[in-house]
Amino acid sequence: MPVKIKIEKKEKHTRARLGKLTTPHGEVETPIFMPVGTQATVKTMTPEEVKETGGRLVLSNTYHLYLRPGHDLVKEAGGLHKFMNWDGPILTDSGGFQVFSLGPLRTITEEGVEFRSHIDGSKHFFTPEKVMEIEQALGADIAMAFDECAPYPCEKEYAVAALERTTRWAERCKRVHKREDQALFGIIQGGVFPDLRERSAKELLAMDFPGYGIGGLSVGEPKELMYEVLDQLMPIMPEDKPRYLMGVGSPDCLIEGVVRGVDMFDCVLPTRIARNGTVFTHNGKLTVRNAEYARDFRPMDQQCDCYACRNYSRAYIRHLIKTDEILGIRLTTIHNLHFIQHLMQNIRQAIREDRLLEYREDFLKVFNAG
Ligand SMILES: NCc1cc(CSc2ccccc2)c2nc(N)[nH]c(=O)c2c1
Repeated sequence: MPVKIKIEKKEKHTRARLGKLTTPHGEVETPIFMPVGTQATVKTMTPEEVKETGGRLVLSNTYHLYLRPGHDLVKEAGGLHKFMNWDGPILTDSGGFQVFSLGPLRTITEEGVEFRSHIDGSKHFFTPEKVMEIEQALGADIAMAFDECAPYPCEKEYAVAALERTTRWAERCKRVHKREDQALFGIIQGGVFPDLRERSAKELLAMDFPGYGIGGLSVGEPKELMYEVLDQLMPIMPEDKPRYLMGVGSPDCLIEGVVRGVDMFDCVLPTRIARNGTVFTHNGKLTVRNAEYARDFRPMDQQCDCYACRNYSRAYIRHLIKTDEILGIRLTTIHNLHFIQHLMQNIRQAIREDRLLEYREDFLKVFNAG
């Protein structure tokens, strides 16, 4: 069993759990936030800098790496760990979300998805078998099954068809997945319909995957609706398997997800908004590129001890961003990754001390007031 979770402690007043996730490339603490490195890099960061911010498990993406540089090249380089010089655990998403997000550039059949590359318009065909070939060549510690993510909103019939196909494709993935040192996770779909979520979960639980992604959420639905779906879904999830809420999320969603029993999170938000000159602070978001910070010589967040906040002012970082100096978005990225990892560290401590609800209240009171 290459990947397993050991629950160290359950929080007394919520479904939150403190765990240790063991993988072939080391053990990580959960709940965990996984920085996204879509094209085999957490944008603008060296692996050492990702580690310095607290990152321990990074994500990459099958769709992107298949298109460029190609999974055969990555395999020839010795696999994704060697290629990107990351010695910790890696998870690859199956690309299910990407190819379905291509809209008119893709055609779905039972066999698989024909799509045109967003880069050069060339035609490609992803089947569950092809995606497993790619992910096994990349060699991540955790590989996600090829799924169909229903859009929000969508008719219930659409969500039924997508979850049924997701189940059939999960079986096809499992049948051809042979790599012993790689864990294959199933992905639960079902849109925002509690009965469909339960059905998708039960069908995938019957296949006994070592862990489960919860897909199809944070796709435009109101946050409260996502929380409701989790409230109904999480009680039927096995205690001894990791639960990974895919593509989530902002600080408030991370806390709310942990309260409901989620162990793993990923989101492009911290790194993406950093490149737009926006950072998380303990008083909410701050867009450091705004004119009001031109002569503000304080750090971005006066409560933060990250490299950027210890050494540079808002005025300097604004100057760098306004002049397209690459150091600017590197500093905002360092800060945002540090901020999120520090939040996860505080959440794990709050679970240890059975005070997660108090922590949620205190954090959101200040963060949302900002
Ligand atoms: N929160 C939306 C979301 C995000 C991702 C991940 S997108 C991603 C992953 C890694 C790197 C970059 C983007 C998803 N992936 C799959 N396979 N299925 C989903 O339903 C889904 C939903």
